[in-house]
Amino acid sequence: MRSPMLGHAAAAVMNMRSAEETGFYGVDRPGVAWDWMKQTGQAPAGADWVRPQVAEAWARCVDDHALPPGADFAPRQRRDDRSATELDAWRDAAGGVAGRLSALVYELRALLDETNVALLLADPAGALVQLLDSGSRITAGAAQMARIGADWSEASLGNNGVGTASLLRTPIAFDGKEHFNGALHRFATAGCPIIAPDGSICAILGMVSDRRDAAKLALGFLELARLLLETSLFDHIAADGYLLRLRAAGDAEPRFASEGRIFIGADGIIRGVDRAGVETLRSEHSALVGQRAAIALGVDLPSLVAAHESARLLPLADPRNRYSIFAEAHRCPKRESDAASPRRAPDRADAAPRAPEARADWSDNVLEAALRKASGLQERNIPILITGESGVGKDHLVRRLHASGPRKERPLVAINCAAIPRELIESELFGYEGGSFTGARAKGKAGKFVEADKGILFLDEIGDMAADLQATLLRVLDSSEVVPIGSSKPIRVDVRVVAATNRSLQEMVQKGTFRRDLYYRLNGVQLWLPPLRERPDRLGLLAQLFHLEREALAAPEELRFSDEVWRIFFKHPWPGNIREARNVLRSSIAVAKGPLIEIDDLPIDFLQELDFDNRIGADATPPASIIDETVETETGFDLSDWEARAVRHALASAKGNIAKAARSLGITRATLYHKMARYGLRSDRRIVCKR
Ligand SMILES: Nc1ncnc2c1ncn2[C@@H]1O[C@H](COP(=O)(O)OP(=O)(O)OP(=O)(O)O)[C@@H](O)[C@H]1O
Repeated sequence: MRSPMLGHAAAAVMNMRSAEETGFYGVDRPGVAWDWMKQTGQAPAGADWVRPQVAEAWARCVDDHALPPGADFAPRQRRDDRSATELDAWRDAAGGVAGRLSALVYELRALLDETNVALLLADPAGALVQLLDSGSRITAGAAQMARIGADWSEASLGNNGVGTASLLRTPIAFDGKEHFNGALHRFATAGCPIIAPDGSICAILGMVSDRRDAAKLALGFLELARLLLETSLFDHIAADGYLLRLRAAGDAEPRFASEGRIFIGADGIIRGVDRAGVETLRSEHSALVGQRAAIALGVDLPSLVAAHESARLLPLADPRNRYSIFAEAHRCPKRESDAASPRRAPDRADAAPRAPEARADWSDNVLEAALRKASGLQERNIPILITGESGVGKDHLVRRLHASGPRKERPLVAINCAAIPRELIESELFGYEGGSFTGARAKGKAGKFVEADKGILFLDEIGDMAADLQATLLRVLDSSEVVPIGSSKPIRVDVRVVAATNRSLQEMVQKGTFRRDLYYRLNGVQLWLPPLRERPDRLGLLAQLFHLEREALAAPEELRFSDEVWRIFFKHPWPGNIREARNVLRSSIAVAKGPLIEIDDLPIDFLQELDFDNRIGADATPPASIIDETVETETGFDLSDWEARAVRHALASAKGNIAKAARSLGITRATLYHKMARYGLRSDRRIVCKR
């Protein structure tokens, strides 16, 4: 039943009078306006129930984009082949910028760990090219929006930070119910166009927060991020020419974040101007970029050389004397990498989804960064918690950590908290005295803590540890003493603990299923390993893994994947991450008939998964109302968890055969049973989705 107040408020909106007139400030005004729009099919106009930008955007959604008012709807999902071509076109047009942006955004994501926001990168028209979300997984349950190639334009998804920023070419943000599309009401979205040094919009940087009132905060972050990205793009072009750093008359020092920069090539042509430069000159990119500096700014090459050599400020002037600005001139030498190849190579392997070169010297940046971060911590006995989806390499990281750390001569003892039966875990961890319980060995057994003395104890799948054991574990960690079952004598141990999980311990703490004190005890520092689909260097990593597998199988060196396969690899979401990738690569190499591996040579379950993916995402036309939950019920596709999806898919491919499914996932049967229990999956050879 509607409350009298809301009823009154709605009536007030119906009359389209302002909140000031009606005196109703306490209600959720965008919410009431949205409900009114739902009832009437019209966008509210002429009232201040929503901000003017929102009212204008809603009017565009109804009048220009013909979107259904008051509905939840999914974005247009471009067909795979089409979006692949478009994304290629964007990458090609943006050249090195695309790969560079993608890598920079990836680095920015690290600043946002544990903050429940997702970062998006879209092409200038609003098609999603990168989504970094896994730390927070806030777009879980919104798979159609999260797909690469999803159309976030206003015409497809209704007003949202990314699409509206793309349309209006300006930064903008919306809180929950300010979105026209009901499917976005649980988010705040923000977007900021990224301007290349030549003045073109090269991408839209977006943010989605699950705090629906976070629009302003998100916009603030994006503005700063944009500054960093644009500065980096500018730095990238500034080679083989002169950089002018602008100073307004009277400024002794360049102003932070607004000094203004111009880059002039060795041929005297202006190649780029940053945003602050355009503002300082009160001009436009189109009037400057591509022009001769001598004409547009009144500085020729000899004057640039002289200013650089004498370190004197150079007065700028245009023929109409509109401004009087000074500049420091700096010589920017040619880069060696540019000299080597006439067309600059992409910055990262993924600048275009084409076959990358497998190189023996390729290093996994993510792994190396995690190792660097962890090595100092080990010395100082700071506990490390490694998080990330299944198959991202948590176990691999621990082994590398051990092999390169100060305890490498001492044991690394791993225990999988999910795989050991609940009643045995205590004896496994702490050991027991001979004959202390039925089935115990007469001589007793040293527990893992004692085995790991002076070494490292790796507690894998720590999120699956039972609550009472969590308390015992905490006690041991605090006291560094274990008491074997059946004994009263504590044993002192010196172990470094590294824990790993693919569950969100933070969320579990909030729900009360994981002890807060233990979480703090284990989480001295958290290392999050990103899923493969979010890594900008994923093609390079796949090429490297291919190299490793090819060597392991002693396959011919000339073996290659076709470009088409690489394109699929680039777009595939890799729900099983590196583990899945290694399996796919290994099987493909094993069955390869000639030197070129084509799509048909890929493993059958991978192809089935692709087909499944394409069926989910291939709707080219905007569905009137596709709510993600509907998709889940109709298809059995769990949108909330990639891991659940991988498990379900493996079970389906193996027709419920546990051993086969576990083999295809590269995990033990015990772990698979555990994962099935977690996701509510049954093993009766009928794959039933949870919920
Ligand atoms: N950087 C890497 N280079 C080469 N192989 C890797 C790398 N990272 C992971 N792998 C391989 O991928 C597979 C899965 O890795 P791993 O078992 O470490 O993942 P995980 O995150 O611990 O998974 P789970 O949560 O399911 O236990 C292993 O075969 C591992 O050797």
